[in-house]
Amino acid sequence: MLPTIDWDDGEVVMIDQRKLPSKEVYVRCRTAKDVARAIRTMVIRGAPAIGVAAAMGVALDVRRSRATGTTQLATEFYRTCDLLAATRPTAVNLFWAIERMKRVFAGGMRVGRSTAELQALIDAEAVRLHDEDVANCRAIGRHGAGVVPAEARVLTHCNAGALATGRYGSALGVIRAAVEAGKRVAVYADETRPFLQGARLTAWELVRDGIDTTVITDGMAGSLMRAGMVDVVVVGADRIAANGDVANKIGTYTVAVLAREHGVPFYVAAPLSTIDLSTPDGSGIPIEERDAKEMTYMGASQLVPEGAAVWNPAFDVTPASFVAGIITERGICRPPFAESLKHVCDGNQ
Ligand SMILES: CSC[C@H]1O[C@H](OP(=O)(O)O)[C@H](O)[C@@H]1O
Repeated sequence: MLPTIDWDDGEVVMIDQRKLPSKEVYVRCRTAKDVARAIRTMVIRGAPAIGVAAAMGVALDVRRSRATGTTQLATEFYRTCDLLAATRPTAVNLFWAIERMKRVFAGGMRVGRSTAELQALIDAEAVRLHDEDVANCRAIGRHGAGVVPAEARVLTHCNAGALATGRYGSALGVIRAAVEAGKRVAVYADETRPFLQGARLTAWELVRDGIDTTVITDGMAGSLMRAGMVDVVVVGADRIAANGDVANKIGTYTVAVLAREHGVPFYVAAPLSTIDLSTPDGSGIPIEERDAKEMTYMGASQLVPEGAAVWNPAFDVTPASFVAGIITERGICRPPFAESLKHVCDGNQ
């Protein structure tokens, strides 16, 4: 399976997700600044993937540092962390990954590690975080496959696949695991305006896997469910509040409301690094607003006339009451989420 992001010859290499599905081109990052630009411009996107990218960006700069002592290295290290933390506000995985790198660095400083030892510590932690994310996705898949009926039509929104994670995917990890378990799965992928992660990325991943995939416009999900054509919905997440409210790609809330209206179970698949117990409920989740040009233009084609206002929030919040279960690497959390999320996170944050 194609790596979303990897090390190559001391640089961080990532597939340019803006160019898929028509072109498979790679972006090479030599500095954390390059990685920050890649996250901000969505060369790489997806909550777990940007957490992995940030950790690798920190390691890049620490590796390249010419600091003559640990104090200077520390100054550079925290400046790099701040640079990466400023890229996108909603996916808590970004901040979780940076805080994890800070804990490792501070631990090394506390015991008097040398500059070279600190560099090795940070390097190793970035690799560990990446490998863990892939293992977590496979565990999410194993736990989640059980919510997929033996013959199922699964609707998903945006891209919560290998391209949004270290590899394998969260929501798409559930779909992959169900197929690997021998279930007959057909996927309906919301195209997911305006960035089209569903049409461009989810469909690209699943077609490569040979999984039956139909792309629909976001506006078609309701008619599909009303026609009884959807057995289960599985989506990813960018931040899950302590009460189980879920921030995910804009349009997810609409899908959740439609699913409730039509009696379709609505599941969220996400690693524990997406759960933010410090945010009590969805009202506290910062929602990124992106450049209007993502809506007003499709490539060079203008879609919206000058003079029309545009509102472009990249995420919305689905209340916990719409969610049948949150599939994590440690199992499926069921309502009441305030208890089940705390329990599943205990000892893990
Ligand atoms: C596996 S989390 C993927 C999550 O991230 C996406 O947002 P973006 O493409 O803007 O980074 C979307 O919300 C997906 O569900």
